[in-house]
Amino acid sequence: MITTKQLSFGYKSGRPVFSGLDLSLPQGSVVGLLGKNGEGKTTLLKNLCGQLFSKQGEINVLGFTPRERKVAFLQQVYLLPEEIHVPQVTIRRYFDLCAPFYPNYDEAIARELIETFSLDWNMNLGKVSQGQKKKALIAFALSLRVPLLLLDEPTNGLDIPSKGEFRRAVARHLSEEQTVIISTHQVRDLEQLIDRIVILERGSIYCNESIADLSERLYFGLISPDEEARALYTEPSLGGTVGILPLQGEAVTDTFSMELFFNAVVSRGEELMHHLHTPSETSK
Ligand SMILES: Nc1ncnc2c1ncn2[C@@H]1O[C@H](COP(=O)(O)OP(=O)(O)OP(=O)(O)O)[C@@H](O)[C@H]1O
Repeated sequence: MITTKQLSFGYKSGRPVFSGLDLSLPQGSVVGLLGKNGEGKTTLLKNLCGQLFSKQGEINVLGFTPRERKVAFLQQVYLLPEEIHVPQVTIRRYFDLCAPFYPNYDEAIARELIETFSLDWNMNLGKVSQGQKKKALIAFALSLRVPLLLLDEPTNGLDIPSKGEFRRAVARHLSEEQTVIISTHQVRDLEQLIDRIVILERGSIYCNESIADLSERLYFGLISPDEEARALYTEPSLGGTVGILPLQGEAVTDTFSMELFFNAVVSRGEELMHHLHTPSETSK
């Protein structure tokens, strides 16, 4: 559904952001795209929807080459940018102008979300707060029901109740065929939503794992002193040492922590990846 092969991209003024990036994502997943500042998350999202492109490497998204920007492709993809620039029109006018381009747009979902987010159709998009703008565009994005939704830091600027509403809205309105890629630093906001984690590091895909696989192979949480020696990663916390242990035949409980996993990848990535990519005793 999404594949990139040996994709390279750099802005004219700088060093390459990616070189030889290979990525493969299945349809129907909710992907958390993580990476340190400046690793290229936004740049990747823009390459996937054809807003940026390079001639080096291949990208296939929904059977299309994004840089050709065919109408049939653009109707199936929506990118919610981190920084939103909108015209000085009412929310109603914005939806009426833009929604007809997307064949699966659902007005009932739009109405429900505008109400959920405590917005009013008559509000002027140019004059509402950043958070309200974001909520209006989240409502727009979810009501389009496009096969591929790209959300760049969607919870930035949302207040705490709105973050909860956002999670519930995504869970409620996403169909099984839709794929969502969410770029974020707000790992706790999205933990219960994602089923796959992709980490960008030094211009390539460092990790592309399903949460189900990670939960089967790793325990996340408090680590007792006698477990520390076999831990793949530990860090201090107020409640004691937390970390990641390999699971070896123990009953699987869903303890996955995106924050611990990301911290572990950043500081002890080689060891963790080695463990994940070495067949376990039981599967040998
Ligand atoms: N328009 C641009 N022109 C030149 N360089 C750019 C441009 N946009 C981004 N970059 C550079 O490309 C690299 C990747 O930027 P990008 O915004 O994709 O990273 P990011 O992972 O989304 O970062 P953040 O987490 O801070 O939002 C950075 O080094 C950035 O400085």
